Amino acid sequence: MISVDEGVARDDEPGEVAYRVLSIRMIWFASAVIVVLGIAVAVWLLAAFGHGDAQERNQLEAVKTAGTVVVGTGGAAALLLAARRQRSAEIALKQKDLDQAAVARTHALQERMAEDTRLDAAERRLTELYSTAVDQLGSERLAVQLGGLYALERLGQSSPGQRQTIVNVLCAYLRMFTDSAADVVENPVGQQGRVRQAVGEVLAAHLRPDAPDHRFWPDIDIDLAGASLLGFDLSGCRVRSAGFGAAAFVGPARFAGTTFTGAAGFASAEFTAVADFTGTTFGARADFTAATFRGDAVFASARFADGPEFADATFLTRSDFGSAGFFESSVPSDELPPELARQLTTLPLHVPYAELPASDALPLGVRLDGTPAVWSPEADPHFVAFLGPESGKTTLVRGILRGIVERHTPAEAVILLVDYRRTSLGYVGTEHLLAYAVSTAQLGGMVEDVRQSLRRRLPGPDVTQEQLKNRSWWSGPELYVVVDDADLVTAGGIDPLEPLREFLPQAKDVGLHVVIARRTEGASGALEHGVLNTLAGLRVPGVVGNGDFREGPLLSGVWPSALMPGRVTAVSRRYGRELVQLAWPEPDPPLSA
Ligand SMILES: Nc1ncnc2c1ncn2[C@@H]1O[C@H](COP(=O)(O)OP(=O)(O)OP(=O)(O)O)[C@@H](O)[C@H]1O
Repeated sequence: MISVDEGVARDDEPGEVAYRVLSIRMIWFASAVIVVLGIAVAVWLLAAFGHGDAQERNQLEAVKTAGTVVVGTGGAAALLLAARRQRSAEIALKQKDLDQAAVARTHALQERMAEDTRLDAAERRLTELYSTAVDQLGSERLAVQLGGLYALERLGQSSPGQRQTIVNVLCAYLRMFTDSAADVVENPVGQQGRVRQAVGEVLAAHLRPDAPDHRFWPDIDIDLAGASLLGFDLSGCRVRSAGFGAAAFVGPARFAGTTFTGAAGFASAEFTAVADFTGTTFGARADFTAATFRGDAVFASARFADGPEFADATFLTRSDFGSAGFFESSVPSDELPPELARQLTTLPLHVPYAELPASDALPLGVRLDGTPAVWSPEADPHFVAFLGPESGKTTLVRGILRGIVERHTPAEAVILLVDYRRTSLGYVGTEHLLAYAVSTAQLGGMVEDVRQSLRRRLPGPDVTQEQLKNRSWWSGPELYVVVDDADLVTAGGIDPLEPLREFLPQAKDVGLHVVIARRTEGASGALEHGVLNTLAGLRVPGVVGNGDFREGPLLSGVWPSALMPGRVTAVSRRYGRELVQLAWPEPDPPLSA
């Protein structure tokens, strides 16, 4: 008999199956037993019932019936065995399936472990590369710094998931430099300047949607709040949100055609030169609150999804850049931000000198609120003007001369006019004109005479406090030394005005006023020597007009910028810095008695 009772895989012992298999010998033996048994039965039947009487026939019938029952029972037993065999086969099949599933599970587990190991290795490699690159970026050697920068760039290019982190690192690097714009200008090509520029270029290169070789990194946020950015060019880029609050843009800031899909914050940012937002798309809030534009602020064709915020922004530059076309395609002109509209339209292009209201102080022009900008020599004895070529130096000087002559008699004020180019020859036709110098040879002698006179005005040891208070230990006119085109006066390398330097700090005591007008070009160098250096140290009032921003801050931190003729940033103790349109003395007849 076959037994498959144990042919079932047990759950607690997966894979272990126990079978009892019928041997061949046993099969032959069983067959022989059956044959012998058959012959024996046949012999016995013939012997027992072979005589043919009725009783034997009945007995034979009984034996046949019994035989049939036995055979039937045997058939049933065979059927049972077949069923059991079938069951065993099915169980074996199922076991095979289970075995295969277990193998597949093991394989998948192994694959997952291999994948995890691979990912771990890749992650470790990434972290190592990243840390090394960041270390390099912080190095003191330019080559190493640049190496670190480009390693980070490569990492970002190959690992999209790291891009925002890498941009954050680059932004953080740029934010480390919060030096003043002046310092940056001072040393623009220094190591840090070069690395900063390179960082800016790498950022821009990956933010331009049309960048070749899939170099564009989409959906990037940049945070450069407070950073000093040198010649920053993000034109044509597409970024999500951008934070430039209180950033200092040294040199042109280019955002032409840039798209900000998120908020763009430029609050309190300072643009030292042109701020080019031509065609820029601001997809969300654009905040320029309290920003200072020292160069042209160009927003032509810019698109603002949300109303731009320009409250307290200062436009120290040309105001005619977009009075009509400003925001032309998105914001109708009557929806210009009020502060901007006021600044753009308030300051007239021409201010007739004659229309300025009378005042004791000398009129210079008009301020943004329409009130006159003035210089009061009584309060601030000296005045300095830096203007570009053909932008109003002589006009300003003449306005000052006119102011002196119209307010004082020759007994009260006299003028030493230094005018090497003779542009104002014959302009002061009154007795106010003490001397007119057109060359260094002349000027040297005149300054020496002036110096002698001023020496006599210095308070001696016997001057009383009362005399000091009323300045009554000498009498005579105030002396105005007015110098047009001062750059020509010092061009020979010597400063003929040098002897007056010692009197500048005590000008009120000796009645001295020095007015210097010169070109912005080379002004920062000129400020390092002579009379100009002392005047700068005294923080005298004055104006800074048109000129290259690279000159740096000239007067109380004011930079030259792209300004129209006659438009200046005026500096005074009372108003600080402000945009002023200088007066235009037209007609401008010579001053006569
Ligand atoms: N206050 C002003 N308002 C408007 N325009 C002005 C004003 N002052 C000067 N300009 C314009 O600038 C031109 C040059 O003026 P001005 O001769 O005073 O300049 P400058 O700086 O002395 O020139 P230069 O470089 O030759 O010395 C004038 O012809 C006039 O068109």
